Amino acid sequence: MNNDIERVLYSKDDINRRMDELANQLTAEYKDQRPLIVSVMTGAVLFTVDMIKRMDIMAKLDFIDVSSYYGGTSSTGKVKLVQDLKSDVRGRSILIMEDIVDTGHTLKYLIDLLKERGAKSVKVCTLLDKPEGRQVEVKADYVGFNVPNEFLVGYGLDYQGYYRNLPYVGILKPAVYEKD
Ligand SMILES: O=P(O)(O)OC[C@H]1O[C@H](OP(=O)(O)OP(=O)(O)O)[C@H](O)[C@@H]1O
Ligand code: HPA
Repeated sequence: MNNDIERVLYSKDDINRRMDELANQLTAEYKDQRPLIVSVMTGAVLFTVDMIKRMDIMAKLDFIDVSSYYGGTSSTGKVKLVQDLKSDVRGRSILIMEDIVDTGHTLKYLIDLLKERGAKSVKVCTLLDKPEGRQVEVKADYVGFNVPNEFLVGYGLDYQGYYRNLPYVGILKPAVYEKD
């Protein structure tokens, strides 16, 4: 295990098992809808790639890059659109793929944006949900795991750009960010 990790919350096997279950649910829901899957860069890319391979549906994939943490462990609350989608979302069923919903600022920004642009429906699948972190009211439709109010890394989640490639989700030792 990486030395900066205090405790592993979800192992690679835990994540794989939960993704099998979620993908079955999503396959049933989206069988006849040809959704546009919107993956939120950068954190959700690992989860998205592993999920779509498990989903037996016709779907398109696009990416949007938004950022609000700018290197620290707390949200600025200001969501910046770094790179937009290539697709027109008007009239489409959208499935947002996220790695984590924490304060909710990112998700609220995205849902509002996609609805404003005329999406037919917007639903959300997130690997992790941190309900105690919430600052704005927003809900994910499909949740892998509810997590405690700790700063997590791994499986896409980062601290200052690092740890995304850990194959598990773990709690980052506070000593790592307290010194910054
Ligand atoms: O609910 P919130 O408090 O808004 O946090 C959730 C968002 O924060 C992280 O993204 P970040 O802005 O760090 O960008 P990244 O995906 O490139 O790491 C994460 O990937 C989510 O998109
Ligand atoms: O706990 C977290 N870890 C990494 N990135 C995050 N973005 C929101 N919450 C988190």
